[in-house]
Formats: sequence, C-alpha cells, structure tokens
Amino acid sequence: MKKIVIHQANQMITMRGASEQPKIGEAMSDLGIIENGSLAMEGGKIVAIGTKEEVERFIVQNWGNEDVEEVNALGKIVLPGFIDPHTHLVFAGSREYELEMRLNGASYLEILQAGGGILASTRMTRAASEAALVEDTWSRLNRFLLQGVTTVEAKSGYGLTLEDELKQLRAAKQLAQKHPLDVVSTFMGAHAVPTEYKEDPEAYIKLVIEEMMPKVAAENLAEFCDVFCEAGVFSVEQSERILEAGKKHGLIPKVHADEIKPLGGAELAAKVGAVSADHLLQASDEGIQAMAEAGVVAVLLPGTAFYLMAPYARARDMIAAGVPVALSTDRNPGSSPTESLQLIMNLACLNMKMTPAEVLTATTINAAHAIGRAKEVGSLEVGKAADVIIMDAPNYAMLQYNFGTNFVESVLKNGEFVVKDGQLCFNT
Ligand SMILES: N=CN[C@@H](CCC(=O)O)C(=O)O
Ligand SMILES: [Zn+2]
Repeated sequence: MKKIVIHQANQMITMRGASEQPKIGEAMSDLGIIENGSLAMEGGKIVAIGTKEEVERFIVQNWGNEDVEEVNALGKIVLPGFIDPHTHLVFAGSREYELEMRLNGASYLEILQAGGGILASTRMTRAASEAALVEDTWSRLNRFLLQGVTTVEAKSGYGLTLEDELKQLRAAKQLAQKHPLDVVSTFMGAHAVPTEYKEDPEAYIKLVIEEMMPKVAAENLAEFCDVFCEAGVFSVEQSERILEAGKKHGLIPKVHADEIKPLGGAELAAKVGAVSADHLLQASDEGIQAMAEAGVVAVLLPGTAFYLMAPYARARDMIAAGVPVALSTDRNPGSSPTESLQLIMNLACLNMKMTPAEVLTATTINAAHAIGRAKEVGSLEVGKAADVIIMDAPNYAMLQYNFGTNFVESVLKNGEFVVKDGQLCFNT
C-alpha cells in the first residue's frame, strides 16, 4: 500500500476534535494548528499526524525502510480537503443572458415566474442525455478539484419529471464512481413547480412524494431531500409535507430557507430536524435561535448574495447564537456560476465579517457535518480519509488577505495525488 509523508508544513491545519459535533461559537476559530507539522498516510487514510519529530518516530517504528514518497511542505500550509456542501452540479446549458436581464432590473423571482431561471435550465437538462450530463459536469468537478475541493454535494432539481430527476441523480452517481472527487447526492424534485403543473402545484407535489421519492430511495440515488421554500415556489406548509415524506424514505431533510423573502424556512428546518438550512439571507432572529437549539448547520452562500446583488446572511449573529456555520459555492447556472470556494471564503470574510479562521472551519469540518460526512472527512486526524491540500502560502491568513487567488499547489484524495503543481494528475 502506497505510503506518503508530508514533512514540515509551516502550519498543519488539522481541525481536530469536531468529528462528533460541528464547531460553534469560539470553537470555530480553533483550527488545531500544528506548527512545523507532518502527516503520514497509507492505504488512503491518515496514519500519523503531529510535529516533525512525532511523525518521524512513527515512521521509524512502523515503516522501517519501506518505500515512502516524501513531500516537503516547508514554507507552506497543509489542510483538509475542502468540502462544498451545497451545489446544483448536474445540469445542461447556461443562462448568461439572465445576467443582463437582472442588470436591467428584472428580479431573480420574476425571471423564474416568467418561465426562465430554474425552468430554463430544466428545459435544457430534460433535453440532454445522461451521458451528456456526465460529460458536462466532469469539467466542473475538475475545476472544483483544482480549487482544493475533494467532496461535493450535488442536488437534482433540473429534471422535474420522474425520468429526468432520476437521470440527473444517475449522472451524479456515475460521477461519484468515476471521478476522484466524492459526490454526495440530494433529491430536490421540489426545486420549482414545472410549467406543465403551473395551474396545479399540488398535483406536482403528489408526483414528487408518491412517484419520485420511492424510486429515488429504491435505487439508492440520494441521501438527502431538499426543498426551495420560497414565496411563489413552495410554501412552508408544502415544504414541511415534502420533507416529512422524504424522511419516511430515509431521506434526511435540508431546506433552501429564507433566501429572498423571510418565509420561516429556518424555523421549518429546526422543526423537521434538518441537517442544514441553506441561504438564510432573510432568516429571522427566531429562526436563528431555533436553528441553534436544534443544531441545524447554517450553510451560507455568499456567492449567491454577491451575484444576485442581495444583502448577505447575518453570519455574525448566527455564530453568536451558537449556530454551526458552513460555507458553499451554491454552484448552479443561475445564481452562482462559480466553482471557486476560495473566492466564496473571501466574500464571507469581507461581506459577512467571518474571520480567516472561521471561514476555514466553515469549509472543512462544519461543511462535512452539513452532509453527514464528518466522521470520514473534514479534518486531518488518524483514521480519516487522506484528503489533503498543500497550499503555497506561509500562513492561513494569507488566503483572505489576498482575494480571487488560487493558492492550491497539490491535492491528495484518499492518499493519492490528484493535483500536483497546480495541474490535474489523476487517471480514470
Ligand atoms: N434558489 C434556488 N436554487 C438555486 C438556484 C438555481 C438556479 O437559479 O438555477 C440556489 O440555491 O441559488
Ligand atoms: Zn441551492
């Protein structure tokens, strides 16, 4: 089994100690940094981590003279692979013309209500084959990997018929099997009411609950169920029904909550026991409190606020209230067309006043909690997957001092190099 050791990082950012519960409050600033730290991996897992001396001792005692690939990280930082817990990854086509419509005054919801937005991507995705979706998405995953993202969540929701939702989820499953990046799927049949059900949204909800969910569960195509709980899309009451039905099929709830209008999505997430509530630009004080009490992770998406020119979520109030905060790109073709999680961290820092330390917690261990993967990834600890980033920066504060810069030099996924010297280097 392949053995690799990374020697002497300026800062080895471990994120240790939060695999059971996400980090909240001040703990979000504790990165578990080991100065001059080293890391040994074997068989895809981390087998030793500590100071240079501690890891050298491990190697002498356990590996003797066996072949070891040695990587020098002197002057660099090493951290867990980033996790992006909210994307609409699999879709066909693009909507560049909408940017100009929005610049001329049309709102995101107006475009959707006129049959554009999500519904435009739905038309293009319906027309695409599963193979074409896999091919289109492949390059997006590559761009994520080049940015240091090693696990990504992916929602359906551009099919909106039984067959097209299954097609999107099957494409995600193929990608999970073929691409080195881990893809974790969420069923989001309730992303919009498709045009053909405009006059009878209840009939569409029936289709989602009675036909889509059983098939998604039977084919084991998703772990989570998400709903766009928004004015003019799905009401709080409809969202609750959908999420409760999902639970009966073993699908863990997530909510697109309080994105554009303060509807009560945060409160709903707490009520149904959602693992996360996402967006939250308009979340109420009561909603934030309810999330803190129920331990719902707030997945904040500052790229969407930036791109929709909307007010940012109140990250500071959430952290003060004890809500675990995670960050994500919300990669999608309408409200956040980017794979740059590092830019998202810059936006979170400068526009939501999250500190350089907090944004790293929010994109590693807390993001892992938002998709139920915190026991496997999100921190550098013995026994966890060797998903590791080496960044060409002397300390983590550099990542937020600069903006729009990709500091990733190398990425290891399950103990194998997938990016080296800034270039993809995996075989499929
Ligand atoms: N708000 C709903 N869904 C996506 C946008 C999808 C789209 O515009 O295609 C989001 O999370 O921002
Ligand atoms: Zn979304």
